[in-house]
Amino acid sequence: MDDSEEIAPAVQSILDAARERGGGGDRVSVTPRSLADAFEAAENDGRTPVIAEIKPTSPTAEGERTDDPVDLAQQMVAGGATALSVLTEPEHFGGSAATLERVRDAVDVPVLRKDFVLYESQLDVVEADVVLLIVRFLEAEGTDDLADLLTAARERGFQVLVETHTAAEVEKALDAGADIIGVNNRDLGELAVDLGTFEAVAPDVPEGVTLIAESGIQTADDVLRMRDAGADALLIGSAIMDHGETTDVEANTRRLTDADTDAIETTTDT
Ligand SMILES: O=P(O)(O)OC[C@@H](O)[C@@H](O)c1c[nH]c2ccccc12
Repeated sequence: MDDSEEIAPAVQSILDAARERGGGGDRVSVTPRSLADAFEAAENDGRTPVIAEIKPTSPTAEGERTDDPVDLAQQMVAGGATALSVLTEPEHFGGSAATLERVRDAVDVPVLRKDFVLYESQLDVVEADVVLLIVRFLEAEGTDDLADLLTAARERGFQVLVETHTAAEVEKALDAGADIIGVNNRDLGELAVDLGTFEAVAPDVPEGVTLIAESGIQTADDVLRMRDAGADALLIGSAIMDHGETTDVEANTRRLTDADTDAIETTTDT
């Protein structure tokens, strides 16, 4: 990928910052909380598997939430979140490794480290149950190879969510050995969100791969739409965080984790 083209300026700036950020120190070794088990437990419990994202701000958000991330995490879990995602990118998303560490200590659900990992050493920053690798960013000149990073992450104990946006990227993820694939409805080139992206790309992901719909999911209807298209789980940030407002994060989460059950009740009622 020529990353001077086709990528939104805000995303280019994120990528430039990621290139500059060093790695951690000692090699991380983690005993992860199983994402697959958490999804299964949620399903058995009648909850839609939702990964709720703690994102104090973002290039596309209005405003910033300054609440204690641990409070937010606890409200999300109380609202039925199956797992949490914590942004650790400091410059554009207001995240930090320390925040992730505090959140992971405070809850017992799996925690995804959401960052822009380009080199193996950047895996050695903080223990998390899952790390994100973004196919598109790993095509940029001078970054580590996706398959190598996937192996390096697994050797440290991490589960790996590989993020895609197109059928071609899904193929690359599969070739690299991904077993958890996310399809991002947000185009990192334009930052526009289209839930049709997941619907178009999902059929290319084989059974047996855990499939996650990411971004732009706002309402219970959106949840059902993504579930109908094959999503095993959903990654939801803004609709839960509600940037700039002080609404009820637990209620925001519950509305989305109850989407499948509410739909069944509505069907039986009528
Ligand atoms: O806030 P949303 O639209 O619910 O999206 C959450 C998450 O999918 C989004 O933060 C995200 C997914 N992949 C990314 C890659 C970079 C930055 C952000 C993201």
